[in-house]
Amino acid sequence: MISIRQLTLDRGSFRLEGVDLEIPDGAYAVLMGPTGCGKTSVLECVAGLVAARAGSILIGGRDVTRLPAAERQLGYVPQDGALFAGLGVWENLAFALRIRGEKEANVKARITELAHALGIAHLLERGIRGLSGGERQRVALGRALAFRPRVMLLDEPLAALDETSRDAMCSLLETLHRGTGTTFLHVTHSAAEATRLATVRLDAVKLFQRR
Ligand SMILES: Nc1ncnc2c1ncn2[C@@H]1O[C@H](COP(=O)(O)OP(=O)(O)OP(=O)(O)O)[C@@H](O)[C@H]1O
Repeated sequence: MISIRQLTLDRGSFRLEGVDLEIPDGAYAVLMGPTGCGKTSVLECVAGLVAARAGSILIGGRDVTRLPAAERQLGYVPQDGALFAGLGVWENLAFALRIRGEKEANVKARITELAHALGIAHLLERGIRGLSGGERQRVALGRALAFRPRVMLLDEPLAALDETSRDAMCSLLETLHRGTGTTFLHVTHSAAEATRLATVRLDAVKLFQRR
């Protein structure tokens, strides 16, 4: 369960106040709303990249509000994927496992499994530069999934993709959600994505109403 209680945050002159929302374990929640309403800010606050001014964020009953991002144990795919351009595809996928001190044999097995599931096995020896938008998104998803987080945060994961790639990514996200029991929180402006993927629909306009 992701539980956000009376969350207040500031981004420059923009402020959200008293946001409450709950996402049950194993749900695929889609947070939808117009541009600039604060969806990314809330996601970044859950990820630990933006501080909460007030309120709390609980994940699986644990209060993570004041924890640094690295201690929250969440998979996070930012809006632009933010892959490490100086590392290859393999190293991007391995990153979260290596910093956790995972044995190389386990890293290798996990990356092989992930690359197969994500359809990127042929890209493992490539660098990041030159990957297409869809390939980047798959690698970004793999990097976030590598350590098997209980919660995945996705910021507009399909925005940069053409229609065919978007459809393929939607199918992939459905498969990953069904296969892992992970709780997803996916931010988008697209009603079509929400219709296709959401088991829980969250309307940012209602949830973030200024008081
Ligand atoms: N680092 C920042 N400094 C100042 N203002 C910011 C910062 N980050 C975000 N904002 C402002 O906060 C508001 C909410 O931005 P946010 O990115 O959370 O919205 P969003 O709903 O995710 O938008 P989009 O759908 O376009 O990504 C916007 O007015 C934005 O300009």
